[in-house]
Amino acid sequence: MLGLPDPPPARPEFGHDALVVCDNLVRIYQSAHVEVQALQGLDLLVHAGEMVALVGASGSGKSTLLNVLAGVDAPTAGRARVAGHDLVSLSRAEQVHYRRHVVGFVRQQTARNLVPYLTARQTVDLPMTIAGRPRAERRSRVDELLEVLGVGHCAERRPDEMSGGEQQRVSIAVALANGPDLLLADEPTGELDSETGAEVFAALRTVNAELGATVVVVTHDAGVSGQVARTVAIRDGRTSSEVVRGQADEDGTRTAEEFAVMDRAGRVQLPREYREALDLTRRVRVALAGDHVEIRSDREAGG
Ligand SMILES: Nc1ncnc2c1ncn2[C@@H]1O[C@H](COP(=O)(O)OP(=O)(O)OP(=O)(O)O)[C@@H](O)[C@H]1O
Repeated sequence: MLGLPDPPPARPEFGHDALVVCDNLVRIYQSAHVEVQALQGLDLLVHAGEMVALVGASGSGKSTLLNVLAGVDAPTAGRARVAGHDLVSLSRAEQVHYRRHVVGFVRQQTARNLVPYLTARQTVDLPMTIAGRPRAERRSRVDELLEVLGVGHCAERRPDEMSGGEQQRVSIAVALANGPDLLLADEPTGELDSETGAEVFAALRTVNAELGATVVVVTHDAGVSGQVARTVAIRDGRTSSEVVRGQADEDGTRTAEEFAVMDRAGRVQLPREYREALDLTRRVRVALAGDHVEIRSDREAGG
């Protein structure tokens, strides 16, 4: 009989050292006649300083997850924590503080990120004024952010005097104004052509690398998601797989390895092509084989 390895020592709490912890997160939308399970027990950890791209088919739950992390929507069940803030039990007052100081949010529609009659400088200044920060500090922060994002030349322009890409880069500056722990971006390049979208995505990578901002960005664009160190795929309201990329070589190529995500109950989603290749259906044989686990069809010899 095959001996089992020794059990590991007692483990610390799930995600104890992570900035973002989603643990078995559930969000059910309920209306008079229908119930939609937008998040169905989603687990996700993001560490401080990381940049993570979220990808997935339309309706897989990406925006729902971002809205929960942004503190604008509350989960139905499970645990969500960002920088020590428990998002399941935020009071009204805590919610205001959380949205003002802990997270920054960039939306797809540039018009929802900016104010039509304010210049870039005034818009980036606004969240800091509301937070009561001194004038001199605000001024140097505005200059620094617009400079890092390559839109210093837009400081005195209103949105209709900027290109779509410039507007989104100013939107990133607005979201970062109060130095949030986490920057969230929901398809920030969705309304832009691919070249301008790549520039905006590069700006997100810059704020991650140069300002140390932790970034979670939803994108449909496989080209841009391939530029980040970690891409998490969401399927049917759960994280299903992750691609982790190494540092770029001198010629710009990066190694990439794809992992299936295992939840805390040990459930793993097998890729559809594997299931189809071996005609794996409802039941499979699972065996511990030294340093790996085998999964076989239940129709093999001996079955
Ligand atoms: N307010 C709502 N009321 C009812 N159902 C909703 C609501 N918001 C989202 N849903 C449903 O929840 C599921 C997940 O939606 P969500 O917007 O999170 O997906 P998504 O992955 O962001 O999609 P897309 O890429 O199209 O933006 C979908 O089935 C959607 O129809």
